[in-house]
Amino acid sequence: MSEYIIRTNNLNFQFNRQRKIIENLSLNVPKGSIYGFLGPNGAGKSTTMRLITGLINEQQPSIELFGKPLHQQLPSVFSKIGSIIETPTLYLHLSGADNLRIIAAIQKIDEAKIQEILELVDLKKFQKQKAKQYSLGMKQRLAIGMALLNEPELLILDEPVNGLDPQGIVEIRELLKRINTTKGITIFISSHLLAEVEKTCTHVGIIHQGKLRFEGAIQELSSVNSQILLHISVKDASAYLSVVSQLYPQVRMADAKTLEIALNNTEEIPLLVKNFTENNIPIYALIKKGGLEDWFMNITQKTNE
Ligand SMILES: Nc1ncnc2c1ncn2[C@@H]1O[C@H](COP(=O)(O)OP(=O)(O)OP(=O)(O)O)[C@@H](O)[C@H]1O
Repeated sequence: MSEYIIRTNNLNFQFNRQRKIIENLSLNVPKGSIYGFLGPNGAGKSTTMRLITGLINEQQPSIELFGKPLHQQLPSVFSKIGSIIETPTLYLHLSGADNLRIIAAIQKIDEAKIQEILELVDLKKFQKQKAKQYSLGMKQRLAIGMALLNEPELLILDEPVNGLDPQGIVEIRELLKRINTTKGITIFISSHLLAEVEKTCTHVGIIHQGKLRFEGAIQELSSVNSQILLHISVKDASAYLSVVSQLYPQVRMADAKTLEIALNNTEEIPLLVKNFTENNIPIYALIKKGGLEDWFMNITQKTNE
């Protein structure tokens, strides 16, 4: 059986009596994974992360960290966790290295470790530069470095790429993968971007309105939801229906000028275009519906069922 670093067992939470913010949420974050906690704004990601890191107290014991109930290991368990939940606090008038030294002094960590972290987060060259001169991505990498100083087994980051430019996003993505593979640290990150989670994570949990909508390895996400619907604009749908149905028995007429065909995945589109061309059926437009993005939009846009 896999070992889990974070587990929640029917976690519930409400700030007031009117509304449950987290509802029967059962997460399973495997050891060694990069787990993407995905959901739109207001879904309950930050609240869950704040509960896991003890910034707010759970209302019934439902959180397990490193295989044991959280409430039985307070506060010592937090020495095994590095986290950035709220905006990271940096001393902007100090250099990158000095920001790390302040944390290191409190935790009695030596200079060698600071240099190792600067190397890891790719700030060695800029270590003497003041943090206020850093780009947002560099500040984020410095903050991640600060969270790594005490050699945590688990790193928890709330929306680590929020607000970064494309280059900054790639750098954080690569850094997280490096931390995960070279240090074996389990990483739990939140995001509202499906594409980002797909690129960075090994596992995903999708939350909407406080409830878990999907959980699994990233490959499962794409295989379960790869089916797409193609809407193909043609001059006269009824005229072509019988020819097309020989190749695609699942074809139907969406309207007088549109054929609709379900395909298993987008890889099948080029062959479809070739088949139409070979059968002298001009295509005026192709519209792809369904697929992972539509599915994600669908499950995260529905309001209270
Ligand atoms: N201190 C609070 N008191 C009352 N309601 C709160 C409080 N903090 C958050 N909420 C509400 O809880 C819900 C979940 O918020 P949360 O911040 O966990 O969502 P999120 O998924 O992290 O989204 P975002 O990315 O926008 O922060 C929201 O409806 C929010 O308004």
